[in-house]
Amino acid sequence: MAAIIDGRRMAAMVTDQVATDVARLRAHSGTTPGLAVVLVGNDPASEIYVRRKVAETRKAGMRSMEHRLPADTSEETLFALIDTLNRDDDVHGILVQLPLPPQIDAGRVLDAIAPTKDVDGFHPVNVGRLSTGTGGLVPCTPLGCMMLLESVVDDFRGLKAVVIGKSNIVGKPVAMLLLERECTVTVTHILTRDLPAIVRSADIIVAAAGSPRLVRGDWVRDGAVVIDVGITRMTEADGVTRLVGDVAADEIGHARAYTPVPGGVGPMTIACLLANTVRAAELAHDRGQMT
Ligand SMILES: Nc1nc2c(c(=O)[nH]1)N[C@@H](CN(C=O)c1ccc(C(=O)N[C@@H](CCC(=O)O)C(=O)O)cc1)CN2
Ligand SMILES: [Mg+2]
Repeated sequence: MAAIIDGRRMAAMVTDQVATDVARLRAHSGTTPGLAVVLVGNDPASEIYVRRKVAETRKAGMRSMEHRLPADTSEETLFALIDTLNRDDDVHGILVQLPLPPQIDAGRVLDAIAPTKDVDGFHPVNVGRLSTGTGGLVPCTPLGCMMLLESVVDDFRGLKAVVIGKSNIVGKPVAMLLLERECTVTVTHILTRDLPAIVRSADIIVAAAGSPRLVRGDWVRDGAVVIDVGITRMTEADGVTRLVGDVAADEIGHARAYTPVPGGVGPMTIACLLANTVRAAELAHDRGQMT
């Protein structure tokens, strides 16, 4: 039977470590890491994620500043807020919850966040750093995927990894991280020809296409490790709403290990956000010591 990789347990371990790091940073520098979370509009899922981010940030001993703006906020208003947060020394991390309302160009907004405070790792400077392997802040979900993989894979060198999905948030950065670990990486997407055959060649599968139950049992080779990033909310025939991943988990008993949905990658996203925030604060402190 395939082992289940428990994302909730791993996220709790990461969060505990963050709390320890926060206490140490405060003891030796007097700095309390601060995270500013910006929510524009009232998307119900975003409301839930932001509430959890604020609660977990505080639980780990960090400061959380919440900025809620109405759905009809202009780009100018949002830019002005980001400028203020960029200049505020008590703010070490800035996160703008996605998706943004249609009148706002998300790319321009993410570009406006200071790269040193970009705890989502979405700024082009951090994307460039990731692709050149030169540090920077790494996007939370891909970072979480790697931690989950590391719990079952000892040596990544030469393994074949197939990523399904080419988003800037998950597909592309997770491919870069796997490449950095010397995997042979193939990035595919929903229009890739012969997708099942390509996936069948993989030692590691990262499914991030947002397409429920796309990856079937016969796409997965014996002993593969499967990371399921997809979360789609589906109302089934019995009227009950369930979260469904990109992988038909009931068909992959022959895999070596897989992440469940829910309880796999999702919880790691927030844990890694906390880890990035304390890291941003440590780096800010170190820069202050150098000047
Ligand atoms: N600025 C950002 N916006 C968004 C990100 C992000 O990383 N940065 N990611 C997603 C949403 N997200 C965090 O923001 C997120 C998604 C899912 C989970 C999670 O824990 N999922 C649970 C299921 C929760 C449920 O019941 O709905 C799981 O998979 O077990 C956490 C955070 C888009 N926006
Ligand atoms: Mg200060």
